[in-house]
Amino acid sequence: MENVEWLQKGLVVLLSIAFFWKLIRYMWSFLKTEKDPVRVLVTGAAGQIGYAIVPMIARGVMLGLDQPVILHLLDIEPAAEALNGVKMELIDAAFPLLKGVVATTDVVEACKDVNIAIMVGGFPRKEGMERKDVMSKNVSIYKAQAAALEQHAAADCKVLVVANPANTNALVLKEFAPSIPEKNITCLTRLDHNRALGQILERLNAHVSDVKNVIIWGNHSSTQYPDVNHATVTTSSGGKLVRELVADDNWLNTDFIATVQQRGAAIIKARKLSSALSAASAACDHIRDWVLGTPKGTWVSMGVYSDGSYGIQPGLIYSFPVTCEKGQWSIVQGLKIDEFSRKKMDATANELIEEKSLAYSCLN
Ligand SMILES: NC(=O)C1=CN([C@@H]2O[C@H](COP(=O)(O)OP(=O)(O)OC[C@H]3O[C@@H](n4cnc5c(N)ncnc54)[C@H](O)[C@@H]3O)[C@@H](O)[C@H]2O)C=CC1
Ligand SMILES: O=C([O-])CC(=O)C(=O)O
Repeated sequence: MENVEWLQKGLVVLLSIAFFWKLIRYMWSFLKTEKDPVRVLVTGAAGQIGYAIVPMIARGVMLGLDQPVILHLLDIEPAAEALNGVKMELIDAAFPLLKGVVATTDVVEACKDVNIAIMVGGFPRKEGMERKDVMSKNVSIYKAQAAALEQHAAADCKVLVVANPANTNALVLKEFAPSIPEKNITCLTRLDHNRALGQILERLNAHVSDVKNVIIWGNHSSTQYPDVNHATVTTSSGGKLVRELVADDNWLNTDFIATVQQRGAAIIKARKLSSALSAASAACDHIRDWVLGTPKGTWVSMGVYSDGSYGIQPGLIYSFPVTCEKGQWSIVQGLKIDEFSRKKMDATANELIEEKSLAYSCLN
């Protein structure tokens, strides 16, 4: 009998401790003024995009002006000294939101507990090369880094693959990190989306805040399909379709598409280096919208795991129009697809199917 009473008393004490502990934590969450830092991994951090993106992240461009960050920077041994130089500059910039920098050539140390992984590291395309020319070098990198992320990153880590061939690198990463949910692995086509917006803005002399809902379908390659059929412009007399305002179907169906598809190559030709500034900015846009949400009525383009929407083979990483809410993306459904679009969407899907088998042959 006495034993039962002692047990009851012990249980009451334990429950009271648990209750007060929860209460203190709850009150603390209101009292503390600063959020916990988010750990952001940037691979290839000593490279061009790395150098452009780390100050953006440290300034709050990616996660917001109230979100402290700890940067994890990874590069390979030959770039170790340059990587250390980037770390020194980050310290010298005294960014208020930057709570720490881990600069390393050890992939395990780099991936430890990261919440967001921006995978930029890889072998870049040079002038005259197609993105698939860099395939074999990059798929083996992504196979190895998948394992490190799977074992050491935070369980809910969101992954953005930037390095080319971006869709197929993301697919390789997904295949070799089976415990990371497929919804958490994406690739960057936001740069192409922003390029399409840029072309429309130039043509209409409009402001970026007035044009929305262009779409990039498919591969981040010269077969991608930039689609303006659902895009609108806010004018003084209400919302209008981009196609109506441009009033030049020939331009929209030919030069516009080719310019967006070939923009990466044009920048490489001009700079002799890839489009680091705009890629870094687009990667920040991609993560910001994924984490913080897309504005109501607006979608963006993201390379995501196909669930068969719009007749695209399930299991490819394909760029779709998506909306984001509470850290989750969803493919925009029900858009009308005309015959012209259908052909282009299938052509870029077919290239991804070919890339997938090429990637697997490189891995054997
Ligand atoms: N998806 C997109 O919209 C875009 C993709 N890209 C791609 O992004 C990638 C990076 O471009 P850049 O920064 O201009 O190239 P970069 O050559 O300046 O930098 C690449 C960095 O990756 C490092 N690296 C190589 N192997 C690595 C490994 N195993 N682990 C970690 N780091 C490694 C290199 O040492 C180098 O510092 C390229 O693949 C490029 O084609 C570039 C622009 C746009
Ligand atoms: O073309 C490249 O290699 C770089 C790239 O992906 C782009 O600028 O879109």
